[in-house]
Amino acid sequence: MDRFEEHLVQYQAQVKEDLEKRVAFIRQQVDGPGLGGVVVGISGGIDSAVTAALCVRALGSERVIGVWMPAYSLPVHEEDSRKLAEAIQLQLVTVDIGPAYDALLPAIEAVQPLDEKTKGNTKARLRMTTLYGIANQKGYLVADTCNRSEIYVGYMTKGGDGLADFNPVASLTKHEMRILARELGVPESIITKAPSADLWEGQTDEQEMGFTYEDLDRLLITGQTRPEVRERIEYLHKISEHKRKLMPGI
Ligand SMILES: Nc1ncnc2c1ncn2[C@@H]1O[C@H](COP(=O)(O)OP(=O)(O)OC[C@H]2O[C@@H]([n+]3cccc(C(=O)O)c3)[C@H](O)[C@@H]2O)[C@@H](O)[C@H]1O
Ligand SMILES: Nc1ncnc2c1ncn2[C@@H]1O[C@H](COP(=O)(O)OP(=O)(O)OP(=O)(O)O)[C@@H](O)[C@H]1O
Repeated sequence: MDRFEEHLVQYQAQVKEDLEKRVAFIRQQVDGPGLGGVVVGISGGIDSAVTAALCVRALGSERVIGVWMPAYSLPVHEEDSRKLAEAIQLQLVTVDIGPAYDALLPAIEAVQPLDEKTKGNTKARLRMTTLYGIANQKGYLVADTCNRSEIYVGYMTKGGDGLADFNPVASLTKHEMRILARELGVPESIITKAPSADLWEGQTDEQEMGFTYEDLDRLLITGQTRPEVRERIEYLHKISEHKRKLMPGI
């Protein structure tokens, strides 16, 4: 067993303790004047599943709203979102952002045509607007679902899934997320499907990033990875610094 594998075995051994630490953190975040609960965008993927499951453990089903936004998503993700809701007793509501996106896109494109990535980012920012619409009105917080691996390379949409009020999974790599997901009873179909932001058809995280989550997580956990991908990972880390900081101001 190498150092990376040993680390994962160790994490597995202490996963129950880690889960309780994250539950306590969520309770602390929501323990403020005028705050009632949490809103989470549910995509059918593992990151939002783990985040929602932790929030339900911390606050109970009554105080957590999962929001499924079907526009341009695949049926498999809808099915997984429903399976998740049943497995973890999550209140799941649906908001169709399709008509809003369809109206907004031509208005923006009258100024400048958008490529597929920018269109995907625009959908992600409409999802953020939706989650804040619900949270604002109820005195709830929006939970961030970005894991440590994604945050390191800036693999999130600025002002979209990269914008929220607190993050209960920020220190977990993708590999640790899978271990915690099993502990939380997240359905296996969600844990094993290829990670994708689904910003366009056929997109997978690993194909777009140009390296695998194993390459990235090995670097984060052991400081070592395949030499041919290290440079790209560090390049993406450097150019995404602005996403991990508050905006500069004077
Ligand atoms: N140096 C700098 N200082 C300050 N701001 C800077 C900047 N460089 C760009 N910016 C700003 O940031 C913008 C670019 O950032 P952004 O809009 O995020 O766009 P960008 O980083 O180009 O794209 C987002 C990436 O995240 C991926 N993603 C999105 C959503 C979910 C997931 C997931 O798997 O969970 C992944 C997506 O596939 C794509 O690769 C620029 O338009 C500019 O406004
Ligand atoms: N169709 C959707 N409905 C609701 N929320 C969504 C939807 N798509 C994305 N989101 C929100 O944006 C976040 C990032 O999306 P993305 O699909 O990249 O990640 P994920 O599904 O959680 O995990 P993975 O990276 O493993 O696919 C999600 O965690 C979720 O909170």
